[in-house]
Amino acid sequence: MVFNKAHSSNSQFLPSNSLSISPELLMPTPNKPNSAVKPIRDLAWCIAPTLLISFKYAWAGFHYAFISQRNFRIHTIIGTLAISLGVFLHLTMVELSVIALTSGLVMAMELLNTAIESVVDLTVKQSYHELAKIAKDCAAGAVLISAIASVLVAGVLIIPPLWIRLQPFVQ
Ligand SMILES: Nc1ncnc2c1ncn2[C@@H]1O[C@H](COP(=O)(O)OP(=O)(O)OP(=O)(O)O)[C@@H](O)[C@H]1O
Repeated sequence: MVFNKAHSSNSQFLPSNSLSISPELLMPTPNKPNSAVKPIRDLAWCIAPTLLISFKYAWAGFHYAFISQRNFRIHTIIGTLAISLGVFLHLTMVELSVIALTSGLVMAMELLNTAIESVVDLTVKQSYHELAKIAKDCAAGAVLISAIASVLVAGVLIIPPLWIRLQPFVQ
């Protein structure tokens, strides 16, 4: 029997050439765990039981990054300033949304960078490893790229109206 890919939410975990697998094989049962689909993360030390507790853990991550990562504090302050300046300059909703999106992207990248650094440190401890270096350097590179893009976007949207506002003071 050919199984229709569109009928299974689990099909995203399968390679494209596996459309002829019967649906029974995709359904994990207690006696026959499916290696592709794991309903229970049995390696997790703790799983948030409710949405509210998930938010609590997410906030704890944000709080940890804010108090421990200087770069994260800088990105948060610059993002807040850019949005405030945009509101002050009466930018359009779309322009403000773009600034908010790019600022949020940088902060999210910084959080991921912190997460990757922690996992690398957990894995290799204080020993040197070339793969640890690659992981940390690439994570830092992702933050840098998003920060450059964010500065360009904010500059393009904020500098022209800011320049017009400053004209009376510079003449
Ligand atoms: N275990 C390791 N093995 C090899 N190189 C490492 C290792 N730990 C750190 N490094 C190198 O040192 C650099 C700095 O590491 P660190 O953990 O301080 O990250 P960071 O980029 O300074 O963090 P932040 O984003 O907080 O500024 C890494 O980018 C990497 O090149």
